[in-house]
Amino acid sequence: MSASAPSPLPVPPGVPALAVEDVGRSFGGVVAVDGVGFTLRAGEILGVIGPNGAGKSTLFGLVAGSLAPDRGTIRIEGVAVEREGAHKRVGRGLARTFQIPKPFPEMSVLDNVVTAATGQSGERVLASLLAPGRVRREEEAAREKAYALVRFLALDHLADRPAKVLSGGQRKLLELARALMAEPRVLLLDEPAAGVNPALLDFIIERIAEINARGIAVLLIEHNMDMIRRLCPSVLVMASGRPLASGTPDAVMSDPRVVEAYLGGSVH
Ligand SMILES: Nc1ncnc2c1ncn2[C@@H]1O[C@H](COP(=O)(O)OP(=O)(O)OP(=O)(O)O)[C@@H](O)[C@H]1O
Repeated sequence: MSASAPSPLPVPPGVPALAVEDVGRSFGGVVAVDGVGFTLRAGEILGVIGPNGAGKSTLFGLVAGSLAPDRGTIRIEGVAVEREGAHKRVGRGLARTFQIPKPFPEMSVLDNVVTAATGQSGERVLASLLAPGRVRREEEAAREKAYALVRFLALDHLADRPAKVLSGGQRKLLELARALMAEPRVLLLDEPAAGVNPALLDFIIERIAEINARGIAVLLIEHNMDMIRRLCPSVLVMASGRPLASGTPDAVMSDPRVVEAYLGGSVH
């Protein structure tokens, strides 16, 4: 285990890191998520798979807080958060990556990671006027932490380069570093394998395993079954917004209902 990997705070015994119960969300007449639930404990990793349009991204948005559920509960370490916004949930220990990372292109790789923690709020500007020493020390600590993460994700040779020079796979690594800056105890990963070349894919899989091994609960939405098989002891299969099956990747992929869903029997 690398010394620079993040260490989560302990979760109270018996309380799941993330508990989702019977969530639902429609868009006009389209029922995107309908009665989905699962529990994720500290140190667990759960894959969510399903054909296009199954409702995976919507479920992800509901958990991350970018979408509000029509029904159901979402608890982070026992606290109901379904009415809270995404920012508040980050403060409760939840972080996410995006399917299509959008770093600040002209900003350096390192600064992209640093700003994931600090932002540029007016409150901060005021603090830097009132307590410049403290703010400077905090910023130095943030830069050190960001650099350790950049090294953990093998981007240190690019730390000072603008983010626009990164390849698609390197952007995924930067995205992961930005999410880890918040020291999450629950990490939501939205298709981390998409657009990543096979060599880098191995490295991303290794790093996700290492992050998870430190006790960070991971929810992984992914179409890449190689990544799912290598990382997830258990997966939830969604189809037409509903939970269709759960179990080991091999077990669910040989389930005739899942095969049918992927062949287009029950989803578009
Ligand atoms: N903002 C929206 N407005 C209207 N319909 C939406 C919206 N978001 C999702 N949907 C619909 O909800 C359903 C589920 O979509 P969602 O994107 O969650 O599926 P998905 O499993 O993530 O698909 P993919 O694997 O292609 O990303 C689809 O029928 C989709 O068209």
